Amino acid sequence: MERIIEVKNLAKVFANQQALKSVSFDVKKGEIFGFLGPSGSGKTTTIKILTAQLEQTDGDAYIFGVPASKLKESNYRKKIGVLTDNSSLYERLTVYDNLKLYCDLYEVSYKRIDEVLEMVNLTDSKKKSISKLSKGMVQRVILARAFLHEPDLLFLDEPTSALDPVNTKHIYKGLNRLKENGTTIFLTTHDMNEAETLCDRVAFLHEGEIQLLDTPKKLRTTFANDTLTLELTDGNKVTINKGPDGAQAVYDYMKEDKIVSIYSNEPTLGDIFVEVTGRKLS
Ligand SMILES: Nc1ncnc2c1ncn2[C@@H]1O[C@H](COP(=O)(O)OP(=O)(O)OP(=O)(O)O)[C@@H](O)[C@H]1O
Repeated sequence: MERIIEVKNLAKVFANQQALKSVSFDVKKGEIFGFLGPSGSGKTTTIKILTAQLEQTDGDAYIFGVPASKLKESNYRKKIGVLTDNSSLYERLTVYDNLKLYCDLYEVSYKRIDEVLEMVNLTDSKKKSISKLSKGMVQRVILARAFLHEPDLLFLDEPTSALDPVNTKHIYKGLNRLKENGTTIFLTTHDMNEAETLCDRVAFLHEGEIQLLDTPKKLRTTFANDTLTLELTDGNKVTINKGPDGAQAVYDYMKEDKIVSIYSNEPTLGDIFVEVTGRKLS
C-alpha cells in the first residue's frame, strides 16, 4: 500500500528541551492515523515538522515520498491541508468571504464553499463575520478551510477540542466522507473516544517517543484481561473468568434469570495509555 507519510528516527531539540527523541512511523494512503499523547508529548512539534513549519534536528520525514521541507513549494502546498492552533482568519470578514479568499488562493470553485460549510454544520452562519462567532464556530471555519481544496493529505491538530458533542459527531461524519474520497488524515488528539471512533491506527506518544502503534481493536485485544462482568438483578456486579467454569457460572445466573447485562472487560485506549506510560492523557 502506498505510504503517504514516512518518518524515521525523527528528533527535535529546542534550546534546552528534547521535544522528540526518535520517532518512526508510516501513514498509508486513505488512513485516518491518530497521534495520541498528553500535553507536551511532542504532537504539535511533529505536525509542524511534517508540514514544513519547523525543521527537525535529526532523522527523516517524507511526505508523498519527498522530504517534508519541500512542502513549502506551491505544487505540494495544494496537496495538503493543515489545521493547527495558530491558524487564523480575517476577523472582520464573513465566514463565506474568508473561505472565498482561500478559493482564490487555491483556485477552487466557490461552489465548494457550501459543501464544506455543510460538512462543518455552519451553513446558517455563512454571512456572519468571524468576530461574531463562538470559539467552537471559529474552529469549524478553520477546519472547513483546511479541506476546502480537497487535499490528498490533511493534518489536524486537535480538530474537535472546542466543539460540543453534536458538532463533534457532525465533523466525524465529514472526516469519514473525506476519507472515503481518498484523503489521508493525520490527527492529534487527547480524546480517546475520538481515536476509537475515527482512527484506523493510533500511535501513543509519550515524552517524545512512540510507545505503541496499532489499530485500536488490536490494542484493546492485546491488553484485554480474560474476564466478564455480570450485572445482576439484585444490584450486585460479579466478575468471572472466561472459559468453561465461567460459562457454567453465566449459565447458572441465566437459569435463575438473575442477569441484567453482561460485558467484556476490554480496556479503553485511555486505560492502555495509562498502563503503558503510567500517565493520564489529559
Ligand atoms: N518553540 C519552542 N521552543 C521551546 N520549546 C518548545 C517549543 N515548542 C515546543 N516546545 C516544547 O517541546 C515539547 C513538546 O511540545 P508540543 O507542543 O509538541 O507538545 P504537544 O504534545 O503538542 O502538547 P499539547 O497537547 O499541549 O499541544 C514541550 O515540552 C514544549 O514545551
